[in-house]
Amino acid sequence: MPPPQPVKIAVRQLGKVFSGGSGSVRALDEIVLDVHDGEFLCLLGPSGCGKTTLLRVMAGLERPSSGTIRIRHDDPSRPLSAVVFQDYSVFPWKTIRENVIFPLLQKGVRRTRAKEVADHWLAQLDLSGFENAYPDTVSGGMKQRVAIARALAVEPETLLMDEPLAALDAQLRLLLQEKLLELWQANQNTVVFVTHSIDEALLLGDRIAVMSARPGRIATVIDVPFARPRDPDEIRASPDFALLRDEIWHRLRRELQPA
Ligand SMILES: Nc1ncnc2c1ncn2[C@@H]1O[C@H](COP(=O)(O)OP(=O)(O)OP(=O)(O)O)[C@@H](O)[C@H]1O
Repeated sequence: MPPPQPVKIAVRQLGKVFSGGSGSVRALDEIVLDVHDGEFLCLLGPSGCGKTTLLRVMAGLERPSSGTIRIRHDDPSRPLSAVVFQDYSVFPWKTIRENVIFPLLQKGVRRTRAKEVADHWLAQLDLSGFENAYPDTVSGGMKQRVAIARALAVEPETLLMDEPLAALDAQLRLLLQEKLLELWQANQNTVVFVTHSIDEALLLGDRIAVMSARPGRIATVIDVPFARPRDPDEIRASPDFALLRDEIWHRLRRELQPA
């Protein structure tokens, strides 16, 4: 196994409590986690354990109630992070190309260059030919590919993905997993990827952080031993895949059972 890269995201004793009219919810408790440069880290855990909250804290969308989070920003010309959510967060009133161009213009890229960059990423996500279509006229899988193209086009130092494939049907999900694997292998961004799917985490991740039931803590971190570049069919058919899936499922099942 290669030596670990420097730490890109350092989370220390991080806690998050939501307070509201009907009381308070302790969503995260004493989270300690490192994400390394160029690593694909999957966050897996039972529903409501705080995966989205942790990702939102990493994205700067929520403030921790306690503890710290540090994300190293190496290149000020690149955004620190970009986020892809589950629900195809694209602008319905903009064409597919304009959706990808928009954050580039905000970043100060000139329109001609922004169009070139947008078309490059749309091609990478197999969306050539749909540049002028509006998101609501294409499938859910295509909308999500637009959201991914838009996030990658700004070349973020870290890509934060919150169950980006969860709303897709099973076959589309497999295809888009393979696309993500291919893109990540070509670009090697630092990625934090929230998923409910053990198979998805094993196929895509370098490591899997399994969270405990609420309040979410990191219960265990599993190294995924498959070499890269990965062939999805080979990985899914390997005995190690079945063994690891079993191991992770047993870990998760313990978290799902009431104490
Ligand atoms: N803005 C908020 N206000 C109050 N409670 C919240 C808020 N956001 C999340 N929570 C609560 O915090 C806990 C963790 O939620 P979170 O969405 O992070 O979990 P999750 O692991 O991503 O869940 P799922 O897998 O179902 O998407 C839940 O009990 C949720 O109801």
